[in-house]
Amino acid sequence: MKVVIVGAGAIGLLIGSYLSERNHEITYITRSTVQAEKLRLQGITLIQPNGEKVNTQVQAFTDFRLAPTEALWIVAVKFHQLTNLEKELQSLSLSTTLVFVQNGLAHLKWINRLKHQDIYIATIEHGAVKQDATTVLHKGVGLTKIAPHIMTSKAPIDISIFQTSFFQSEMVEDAYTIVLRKVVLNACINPITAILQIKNGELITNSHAFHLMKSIFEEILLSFPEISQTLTFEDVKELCVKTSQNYSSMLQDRLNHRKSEIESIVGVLLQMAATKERDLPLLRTLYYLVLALDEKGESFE
Ligand SMILES: NC(=O)C1=CN([C@@H]2O[C@H](COP(=O)(O)OP(=O)(O)OC[C@H]3O[C@@H](n4cnc5c(N)ncnc54)[C@H](OP(=O)(O)O)[C@@H]3O)[C@@H](O)[C@H]2O)C=CC1
Ligand SMILES: CC(C)(CO)C(=O)C(=O)O
Repeated sequence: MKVVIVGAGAIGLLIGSYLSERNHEITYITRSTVQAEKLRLQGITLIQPNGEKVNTQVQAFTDFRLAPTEALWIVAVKFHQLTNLEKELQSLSLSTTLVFVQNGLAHLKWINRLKHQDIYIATIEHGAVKQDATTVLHKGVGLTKIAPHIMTSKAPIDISIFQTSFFQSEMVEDAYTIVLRKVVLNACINPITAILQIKNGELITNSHAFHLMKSIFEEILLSFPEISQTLTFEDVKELCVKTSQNYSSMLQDRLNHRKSEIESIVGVLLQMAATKERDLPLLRTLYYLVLALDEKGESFE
């Protein structure tokens, strides 16, 4: 099957490497011509959790028009980078199936501006770090959940394409439920790791970081009790353990002087709590700390 991945960052490279194990033809849309050229020449190098290196040949372009439209398109950019892609995504045939993999909640509303017949949402519980333009380190194995957000063509995507050695996936019914679960996981993990500059595993081994993470979880649950149906604190701990060697995507943004996803992860949760006249003071403090770090950052796109 032909698969196009928009965004050759940590997650885009990880997904492309694993999908190609099943002989899918992978094409990347990158922002820079330099990265596209490197990907075409060198392919992707994936360093698996067992240390094994796997190289995959791929196509890569900066121009959407050079990629196949009769393909599954996976959009693997950050939420705030979607705006720049709106025109190109709108220009794709309405029968092109799209999959969005962003953390946070903001993309659910944004996606509604697209008119495509089939749009899926995926939540990814892997840890991945982009080492250079063509190399990705797989830093923690988790489950990928995929759910239809808009499905009108009656031809669901074949989930087996997302099942490979270290990349297991399951199809679920409700996109909002999985995205809400994932946003709470990220709200517990990402801001603390970004502020303290620690790996996910240190949220368990550092007693004070652990206490803070647990308090954040309990605070969120007080305002959103429905979350307890899909997420327990044991799940939060388990994700920290499974991705213990990973630098959260928010910490990677900080280390690379990139804008963080604090608005689409924590900002949206704070707004949702406000509509119920609830406040999340601990989480709000972390929100302002990450915003302050963002403002201090040297360069943003
Ligand atoms: N990393 C992780 O462990 C995890 C990340 N996630 C989520 O996955 C999503 C992607 O994150 P991640 O891969 O880490 O982020 P990265 O910043 O590593 O990757 C984003 C990529 O998108 C590219 N991009 C941005 N704008 C465009 C554009 N207009 N056209 C083409 N490419 C573009 C960037 O290019 P350039 O390099 O040129 O800026 C970059 O390569 C985020 O929502 C994140 O929260 C979810 C689970 C785990
Ligand atoms: C799964 C996890 C927590 C991996 O670090 C992540 O989603 C992120 O870093 O954004």
